[in-house]
Amino acid sequence: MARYAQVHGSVALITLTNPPVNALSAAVRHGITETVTRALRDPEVKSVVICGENGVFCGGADIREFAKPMGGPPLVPMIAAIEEGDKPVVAAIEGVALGGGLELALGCHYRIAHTKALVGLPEVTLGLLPAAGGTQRLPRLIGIAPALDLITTGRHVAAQQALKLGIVDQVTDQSTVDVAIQFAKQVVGQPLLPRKLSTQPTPCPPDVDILLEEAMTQVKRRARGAIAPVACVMAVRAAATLPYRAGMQKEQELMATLFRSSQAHALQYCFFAQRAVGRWKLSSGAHSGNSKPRPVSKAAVIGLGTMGRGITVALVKAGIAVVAVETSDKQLQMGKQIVSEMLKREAQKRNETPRLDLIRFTTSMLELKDSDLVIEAVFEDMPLKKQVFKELSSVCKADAFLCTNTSGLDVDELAAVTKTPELVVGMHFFAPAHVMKLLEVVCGSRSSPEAVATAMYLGKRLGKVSVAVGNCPGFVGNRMLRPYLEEANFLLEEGATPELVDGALEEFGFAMGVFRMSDLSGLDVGWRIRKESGLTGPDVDPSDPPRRRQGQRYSPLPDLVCEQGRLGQKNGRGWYLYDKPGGRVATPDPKIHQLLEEYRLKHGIRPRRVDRQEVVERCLFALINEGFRILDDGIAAGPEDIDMIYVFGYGWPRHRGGPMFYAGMVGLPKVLERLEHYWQAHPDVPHLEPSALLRRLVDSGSPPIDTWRDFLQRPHSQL
Ligand SMILES: CCCCCCCCCCCCCC(=O)CC(=O)SCCNC(=O)CCNC(=O)[C@H](O)C(C)(C)COP(=O)(O)OP(=O)(O)OC[C@H]1O[C@@H](n2cnc3c(N)ncnc32)[C@H](O)[C@@H]1OP(=O)(O)O
Ligand SMILES: NC(=O)C1=CN([C@@H]2O[C@H](COP(=O)(O)OP(=O)(O)OC[C@H]3O[C@@H](n4cnc5c(N)ncnc54)[C@H](O)[C@@H]3O)[C@@H](O)[C@H]2O)C=CC1
Repeated sequence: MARYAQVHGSVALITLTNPPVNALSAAVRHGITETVTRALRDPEVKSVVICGENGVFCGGADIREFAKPMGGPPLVPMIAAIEEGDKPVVAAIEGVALGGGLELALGCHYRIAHTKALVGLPEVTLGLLPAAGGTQRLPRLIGIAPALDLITTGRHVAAQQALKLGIVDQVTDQSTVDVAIQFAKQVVGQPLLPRKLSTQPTPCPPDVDILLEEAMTQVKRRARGAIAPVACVMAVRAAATLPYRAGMQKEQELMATLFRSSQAHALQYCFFAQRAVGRWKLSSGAHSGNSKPRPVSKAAVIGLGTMGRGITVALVKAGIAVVAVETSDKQLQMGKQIVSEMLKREAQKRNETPRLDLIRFTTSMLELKDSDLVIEAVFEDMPLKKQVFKELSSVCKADAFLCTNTSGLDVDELAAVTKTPELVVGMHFFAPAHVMKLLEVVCGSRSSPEAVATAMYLGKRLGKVSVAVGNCPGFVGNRMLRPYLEEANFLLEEGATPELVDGALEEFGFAMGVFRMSDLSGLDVGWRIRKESGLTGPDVDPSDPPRRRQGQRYSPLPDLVCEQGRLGQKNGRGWYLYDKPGGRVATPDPKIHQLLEEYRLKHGIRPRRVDRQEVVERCLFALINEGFRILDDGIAAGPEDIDMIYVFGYGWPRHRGGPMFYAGMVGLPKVLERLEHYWQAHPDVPHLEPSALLRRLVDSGSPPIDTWRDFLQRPHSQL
């Protein structure tokens, strides 16, 4: 689908028409091939402009086609035909020119962009590389270093920066197509060869080898096991060292490997899953398509601790006025100072003025009377939260949404103390709340569709990936975290060290292993929760053996670590030793090794060799197993929801698609077999017992992940 028109007598205007982003589907490629041939053959046509319909040039190859057999004209010869032609072709870029879209534009002889346009080669984020000549033409146009940056990160570049880099020839705030048409008329007769990027040498600095080596080292460090960024560097190296044709050959070879890789499948799954989770649906029949959010122009945040500060900053950055409430002047002043510093830093990054004027700091709840939406972020303590919600219910206007940032408490119990339980939802942010992309929107049993829609939409305004989840202890993310943490502790009991467990998880692709992550969050957080649940401290049932609680295996190791005053990074000592309190440089601590040895001796445990595979299987399969239970319980709508929660909230490596996708990649029968194996070895660990859904899926021949919803029982869906 490409429309053809002859304008101003001598200019052929080709318009890509494939809404919403004019992706280069087989039909579009066919349309381009046909219309370009027509324009080049028509003696009346002296030059050509290519643009996209509805203010979008082109969002690249049609990603949905990657899962199907390739049909239609291939991109590489299609773009070569444009470049090789003897008539100037101008790309008129509005909206975006991404991936294959930018590669198409690079095959044109000139590029004009609207001031608001974005260009980029994001293929690496899909586990691929720009294989329609992008890795060979872009370095020839802008040089090795900037091309490496754009191709290995996939970042989008705004028009003005694209102009500075030399990607586009002109930027306009007028009608881009009109400007391009005028431009196309003017360049008729000018020499075309220098504009044909494939014929040009790649400008290389004298130290290009060192530059490429350094880029490779840096990319490998950042990639956490992802292969596409490494292949991108190899392709750019080919542009620097080989003639164009040989470089193209290398580009195709690398692409063939990536294209078939499980990482590419995982990353493409994530692309669509990220968009799919926005289309939420409740068991009542309400869904994103039939439930309207209400506008939020004035919000309030209760509690300016770790979370409240970040939430306030996120709201202000989105231009929303905030009333920020603390208990005492001292707490308020401290919160105010930290929020102000955070806002200043954020504004500095964007070269903007910090919008401190949008915040009103107060200790009086009475100032909340005209807030549209309140987010409570006080201590994780049910009686305190109930008291706060009661007060909110009496001071706020009758239609104000009352939200809680609890990390796992019962949203219905909080709703029950208010006069408007239908306006209560959970908005579970992740620390640091102004940075982390995930928001779990917890739907209580009485939350109205409007309340859910408003929280989901507010999350989107704040730049978050919002996922609707049901109400149960820990919701989705933290509920799945529990077996993961417990298995890690059991592995320490059995013979592992924190660095062995973390090493295996980091090799898997997590930014941080479980013990380093716990040190970062603060070990006292979990300790307090365990005390409150009677798992440690004075409320422990005295008849429980030391390593059993409430009828199941329990490891008191984390409690012992806390009892020694080791609270994590904050005081410089946790599972690791840190360079200083608050420091980030972790080193293994012989005192922890000694503690583990004494512990094993005391409890008569003969340490055994734990290997990395066991770490990954025990920790991750236990977490995945809980994910299956969550699906069957109706706490998450589908596997994509769980996967996006883990990718955006818990550092799960995106190139492994999320835990549920990963289970499918490993093979459900294998996951089931390993869980059965470990459960047999540890029958006192209920989370290792394979879930009913996993068994059903395996019994049904392990169907693909997009059909799992058909196998859910959900007698009591919480959504
Ligand atoms: C077996 C061996 C064979 C080996 C050899 C194989 C050789 C193959 C050679 C092929 C060479 C091709 C190389 C190439 O050029 C590859 C590419 O171009 S990959 C695609 C690169 N492009 C992107 O990554 C852009 C993706 N899109 C976006 O970032 C955003 O959508 C965009 C900024 C464009 C717009 O954002 P926004 O306005 O927020 O809208 P949404 O994101 O919600 O999107 C709306 C809607 O559109 C769908 N969509 C977007 N882009 C694409 C796309 N490129 N293909 C298909 N569909 C797309 C998106 O999913 C949304 O629909 P939903 O239904 O909501 O999901
Ligand atoms: N810290 C984290 O990583 C995460 C925490 N959460 C949840 O967010 C909530 C807050 O946690 P943090 O910010 O870590 O706690 P925090 O201890 O850092 O801060 C809590 C703040 O609430 C204030 N506060 C207490 N009672 C108040 C009241 N009646 N009115 C106004 N302010 C009051 C306190 O003075 C304190 O500043 C908890 O429910 C927690 O479970 C959720 C996600 C992540």
